[in-house]
Amino acid sequence: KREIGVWRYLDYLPVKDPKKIVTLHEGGTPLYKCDNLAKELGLKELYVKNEGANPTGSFKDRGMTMGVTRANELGVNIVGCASTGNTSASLAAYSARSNKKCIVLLPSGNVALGKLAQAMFYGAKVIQINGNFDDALLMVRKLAEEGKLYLLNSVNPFRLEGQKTIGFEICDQLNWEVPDRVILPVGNAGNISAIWKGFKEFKETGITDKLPKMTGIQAEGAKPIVEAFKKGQKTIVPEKHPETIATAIRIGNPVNYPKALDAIYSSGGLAESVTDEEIVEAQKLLARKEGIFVEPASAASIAGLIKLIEMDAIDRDEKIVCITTGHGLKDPDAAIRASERPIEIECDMDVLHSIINEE
Ligand SMILES: Cc1ncc(COP(=O)(O)O)c(/C=C/C(=O)C(=O)O)c1O
Repeated sequence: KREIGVWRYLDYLPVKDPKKIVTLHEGGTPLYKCDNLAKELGLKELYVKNEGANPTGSFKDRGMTMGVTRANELGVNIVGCASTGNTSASLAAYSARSNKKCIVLLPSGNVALGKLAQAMFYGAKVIQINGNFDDALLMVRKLAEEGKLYLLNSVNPFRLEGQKTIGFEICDQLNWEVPDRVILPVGNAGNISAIWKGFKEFKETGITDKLPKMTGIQAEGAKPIVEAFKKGQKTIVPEKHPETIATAIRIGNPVNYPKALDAIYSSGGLAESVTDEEIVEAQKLLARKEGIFVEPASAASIAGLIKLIEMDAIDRDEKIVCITTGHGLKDPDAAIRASERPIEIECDMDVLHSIINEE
């Protein structure tokens, strides 16, 4: 039996030459049973799948191990992407590992510190665009059409092939059971599409016998998919000026919206939005109840769960998996902004005793 991780599922992945696989041992992330949080929310069975535990700290590593392996098979030397941060961090790492040049386009002023540090430090050519993610994606797609680079945004189907292993792994870790509902944040909408594909493939090949309700959560200021869902539509109206502190999902024109809406409709799932305040509260609750530190966009899945319970939109007896998509260290500024300031004293034991005795 192969060790747990993306390549445990090699037989379900479109690899022509396994010798060309580029890996940082991604996947195999913890599926935590969260009984404290479940009790707090009045739920029977709640799990958190922490994708922040991947090599570069987000679920993107699953897509990149597959996508950069494909680039290897094609003999490509230059790869690129537009990114809100995590895609660029991951592509920079996997391209370094396979001696490829990497070009990343980032929306200047809206990329969390940890992600920018990663893209720079792994040696990518980092270009900041005076525009948003959607503008950057249009530009990098033009470079790909001109043959200047191999595009590894989630328009590239090999990215989704790698990310579908999140669905496989959840079943694997639940002893081949399928949760009633999977809740995750949605930005460009590749991940919700990929994970749905994974669950469908396991069912179609007889490994499992049911499918979860796919539930996508967006930020109040960047929710084109939620708006389409609430009108029962299959097309979206792009948000021209997406705004949220959850910069990872500050996306107004999600390229994968058709697949994402199909996943939500066909699974009998839901789409809901949450405010920045609800995201920060959920981010704190998860850290202080379960010891799991995630970046703001990731906490949208927990904030969405809380909101859906309050709306009586889900059954408290459901077996629920919330996917937290990126590590809290990615956005240290957001974490410090949301916390009480540290106490600062001189090296004086009396002062220290007076503080401790207050506790
Ligand atoms: C932490 C985190 N949580 C959720 C999402 C949304 O996933 P998709 O709905 O598949 O886009 C992202 C996406 C990030 C980028 O799109 C990028 O890095 O360019 C993320 O980094």
